[in-house]
Amino acid sequence: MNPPVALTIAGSDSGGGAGIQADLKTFAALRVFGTSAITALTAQNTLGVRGVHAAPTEFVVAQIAAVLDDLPVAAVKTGMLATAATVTAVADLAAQGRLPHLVVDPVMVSSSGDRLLEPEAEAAYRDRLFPHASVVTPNLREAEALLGATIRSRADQHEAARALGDLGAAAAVVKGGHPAGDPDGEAVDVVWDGKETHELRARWVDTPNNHGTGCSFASATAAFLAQGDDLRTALAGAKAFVTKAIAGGAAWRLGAGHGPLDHFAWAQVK
Ligand SMILES: Nc1ncnc2c1ncn2[C@@H]1O[C@H](COP(=O)(O)OP(=O)(O)O)[C@@H](O)[C@H]1O
Ligand SMILES: Cc1ncc(COP(=O)(O)OP(=O)(O)O)c(N)n1
Repeated sequence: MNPPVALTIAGSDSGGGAGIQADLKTFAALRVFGTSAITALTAQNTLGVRGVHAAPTEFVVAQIAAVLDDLPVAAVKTGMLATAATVTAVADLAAQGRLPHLVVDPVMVSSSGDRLLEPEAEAAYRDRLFPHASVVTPNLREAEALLGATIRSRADQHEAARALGDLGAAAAVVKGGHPAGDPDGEAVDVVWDGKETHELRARWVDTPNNHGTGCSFASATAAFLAQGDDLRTALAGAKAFVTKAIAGGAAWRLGAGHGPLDHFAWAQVK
């Protein structure tokens, strides 16, 4: 029997920890056939981003169309889209109904503090892409930028998830992985499911190796949706997946900065 197919529209991380590389490893670990449209090349390692080379928007669209015209894509994840023109082009495809089960991770800044999105693209996310998303998955900092709000407490995190829903996304997750763990020793994400909020909780893993956590969470969500799970089940599965991947890579010392996750820890424990 054929595996389900997922598409990631994202940037390349030469260091292998985040972006397309994290997404394809996540898809493979979850037994989903991964396809990709690369929006930008980054010269990047565990210490930071040295350069970004965005692909022309027409060529991003050409990659997406080549995949969609031939393969039965069941779910789509977007990561680093880099420019306002690419955000808008992806939104146009979504408006045409071509991007099923669309998971939008609005990547803006890397954990090393480097910008991965043109500032003017933030409005395009809000106004054009979010209304077509099955779920949007900003981290705390991205949610603050998109909403023009400050998130200081768990109550603020719940309010932010609701407010993202008001922007038109069917559901929203405000991830709580940065900058520090929960006082209860848990990593807490807040989900707005279109009706109410609830929390995804997992144990906090004390490790410097947190590069690619957001990419892996969003692509795992897309993988579970591609397998036919409903959104609530897919998000719970993605939370379990990313927690195992972080724990699995916690003892690794790959690079001198924020190291990668072990995406295949999932397969080892199952
Ligand atoms: N050290 C950690 N231990 C456990 N879970 C974590 C840790 N860091 C991040 N997470 C989880 O990883 C997922 C990605 O969140 P986050 O790191 O905030 O995203 P991003 O990479 O976009 O900043 C969330 O489910 C978050 O709670
Ligand atoms: C090419 C590329 N895409 C995305 C990111 C950011 O990765 P993410 O998992 O959202 O966050 P951090 O792990 O960097 O906090 C990236 N660095 N490069």
